[in-house]
Amino acid sequence: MEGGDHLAHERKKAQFDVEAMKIVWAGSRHAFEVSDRISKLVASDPAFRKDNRPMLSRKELFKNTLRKAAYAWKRIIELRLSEEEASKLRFYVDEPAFTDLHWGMFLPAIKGQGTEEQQQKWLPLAYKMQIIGCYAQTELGHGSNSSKWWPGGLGKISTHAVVYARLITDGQDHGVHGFIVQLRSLDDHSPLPGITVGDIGMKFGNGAYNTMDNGVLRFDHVRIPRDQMLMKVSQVSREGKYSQSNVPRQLVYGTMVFVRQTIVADASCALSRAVCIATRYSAVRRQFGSQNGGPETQVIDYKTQQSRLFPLLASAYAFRFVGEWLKWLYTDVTQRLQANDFSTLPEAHACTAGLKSLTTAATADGIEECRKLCGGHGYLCSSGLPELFAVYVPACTYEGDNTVLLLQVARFLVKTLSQLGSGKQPVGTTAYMGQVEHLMQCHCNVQKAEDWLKPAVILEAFEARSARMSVACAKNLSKFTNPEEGFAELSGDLVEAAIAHCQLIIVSKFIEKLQQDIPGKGVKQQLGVLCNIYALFLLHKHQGDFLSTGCITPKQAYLANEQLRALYSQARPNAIALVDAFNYTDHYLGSILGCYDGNVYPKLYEAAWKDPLNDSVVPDGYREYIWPMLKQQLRTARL
Ligand SMILES: CCCCC/C=C\C/C=C\C/C=C\CCCCC(=O)SCCNC(=O)CCNC(=O)[C@H](O)C(C)(C)COP(=O)(O)OP(=O)(O)OC[C@H]1O[C@@H](n2cnc3c(N)ncnc32)[C@H](O)[C@@H]1OP(=O)(O)O
Ligand SMILES: Cc1cc2nc3c(=O)[nH]c(=O)nc-3n(C[C@H](O)[C@H](O)[C@H](O)COP(=O)(O)OP(=O)(O)OC[C@H]3O[C@@H](n4cnc5c(N)ncnc54)[C@H](O)[C@@H]3O)c2cc1C
Repeated sequence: MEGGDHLAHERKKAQFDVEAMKIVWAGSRHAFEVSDRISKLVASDPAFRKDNRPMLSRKELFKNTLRKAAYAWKRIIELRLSEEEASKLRFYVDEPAFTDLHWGMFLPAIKGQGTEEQQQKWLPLAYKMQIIGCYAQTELGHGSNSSKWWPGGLGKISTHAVVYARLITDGQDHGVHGFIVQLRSLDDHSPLPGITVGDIGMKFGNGAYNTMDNGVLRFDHVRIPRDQMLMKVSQVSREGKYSQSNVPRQLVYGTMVFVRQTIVADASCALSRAVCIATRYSAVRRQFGSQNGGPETQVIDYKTQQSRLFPLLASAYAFRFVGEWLKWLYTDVTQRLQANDFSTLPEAHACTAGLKSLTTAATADGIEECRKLCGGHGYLCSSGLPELFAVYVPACTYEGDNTVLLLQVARFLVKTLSQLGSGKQPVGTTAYMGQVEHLMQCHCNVQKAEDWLKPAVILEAFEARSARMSVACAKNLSKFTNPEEGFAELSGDLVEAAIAHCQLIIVSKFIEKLQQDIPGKGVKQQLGVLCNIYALFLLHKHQGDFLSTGCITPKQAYLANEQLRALYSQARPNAIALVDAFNYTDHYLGSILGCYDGNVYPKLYEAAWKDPLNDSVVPDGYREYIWPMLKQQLRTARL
């Protein structure tokens, strides 16, 4: 079958208004329109071609990225794009580059930690890209005194960096502070005296994150002017006297709160992209199961395929909505900080750290699962999945190793519980801890499978599980005379309690989303199905937690699984429309298996012939290596 829409019959099955769902996914009609227009602009411009990336050498790849970044900047200026549109354009170009760190970390660090004066000096230069900056925190070894190692954009391009280093005045160590440091000449790009800088080498995967110049940096007696220390949180006077503003020291780490929030939003993009590919291909692919000479079964109709794919589809939507909420939380905490209200900073830190950890881990695993869901073809670069995985997987490490971040959440939970005794009522995402006595002894009253569709039932089960796991940790911790020793010894349990708490946040934010007015025929109903799939899939996967804490009975766990199977059947006719609602162009998807028209096989066949190995019928090296071997075998056979 050539041409046409091979998925048209699937699209006809949809029981909801896909156009309305596109608006829900984008967040608003305005966001949808910007996204739609900019993604098409990028897709239609041959300068943004990306299908050749896996074939390029590192040097070619890197130069190509510089070309695209410069061209993107030219288009941003020519078209007078707003900040929102420009950031969408970089997103749809879909190639990690030094600009991610310039716009995503360097600028926010100056905005968050620089004084008014410092912002006035540096921000205009950075906004016009007259300087290019990166964010240099991580070290090669431990401490903050060896070599910086890893910062993106540092290796070859950045002219400046926000460097985190210890501040020592009059022999006294004041801890880690941020400094703006010029690294390279603005005339010929050579490193300034005393500065050694370079790329740290090839990373995982062809193409993938190798478009980024992650770098190493060393200083040898480098002097920077005093006013290049970021001085919003603490200051050093002309006389060398150190002082601190009346704000928490933790604000030094404010950029991380901002970036972790954007990483959660990004997780829903990466996961939805993989899910879109795997869902479309699962509807195209037929394998076995035919009876009486009829067509073979579409693999999406196998229950096992559904039980692997649909929870990922539901997770993509869940991460989208929790990301939206996290953006609100970040905006709220920022406004409060401006009014000198620091009360919600610990919660914002715990939420961004924990949700970054959970969503990136699930997304990295989910992309790999999508590759397997596509069978052998998923392993081809033209499926788009190997590169997506290789680009995405470091998200589990950068901006804080996921386990280290969960330990930060666990500390916050233990602290919240310990403050209950002094009468401090928890608020926000820990408000449920205020009912800890009820949650420690409540019984789930599910009697039939459909009872699991009630939001209040789901919420109470997740709250009880999280509260009981945190309380068990707190009780065990109290047995140690040295709290830090206890924390280290129990860190495995603490991480599990933190996961339970963060899963509760995602489930509860999905449920809250459904309480809003959502226009469009059948849209809310489909989101309800996805919300229940997400919650019951987690409950099924972690049933050990729910059972061992006595939150549910084995019979109720069985009923949850029964309900989950029924939900998969409800999602099935809507699956293609639910991934169409992401509104991804074929360019952005970068996948033959996921192409909109589902015309997979002719495209795969055609793409194979474009591989450089197929430039000639007889490969280079045949005369040199293969021909002599064949002749040798001939002689041996004759003997
Ligand atoms: C491919 C495209 C991707 C697109 C993504 C989308 C956009 C993003 C844009 C760009 C991103 C692109 C690429 C990725 C770049 C990645 C950049 C980096 O990786 S930068 C390096 C990040 N490093 C880390 O995250 C290190 C992790 N470690 C920590 O976070 C540690 O907590 C610490 C900050 C290093 C501090 O450790 P320390 O031991 O000194 O202190 P703690 O005991 O941990 O904490 C003390 C105290 O402070 C509180 N706290 C900690 N962090 C924060 C924070 N961020 N905000 C607020 N508060 C914080 C902590 O809770 C403790 O409080 P208390 O218990 O009350 O004393
Ligand atoms: C692609 C990529 C881009 C990056 N970009 C930047 C950048 O732009 N700027 C920048 O400054 N950095 C950047 N980084 C560095 C990144 O932030 C760090 O790699 C990350 O914070 C983890 O730190 P680490 O590498 O020192 O790991 P480690 O801390 O050495 O972790 C190693 C292992 O030890 C465990 N571990 C560590 N500490 C504890 C603990 N306290 N308790 C229990 N277990 C622990 C971890 O879970 C992990 O399993 C980047 C990294 C990558 C991979």
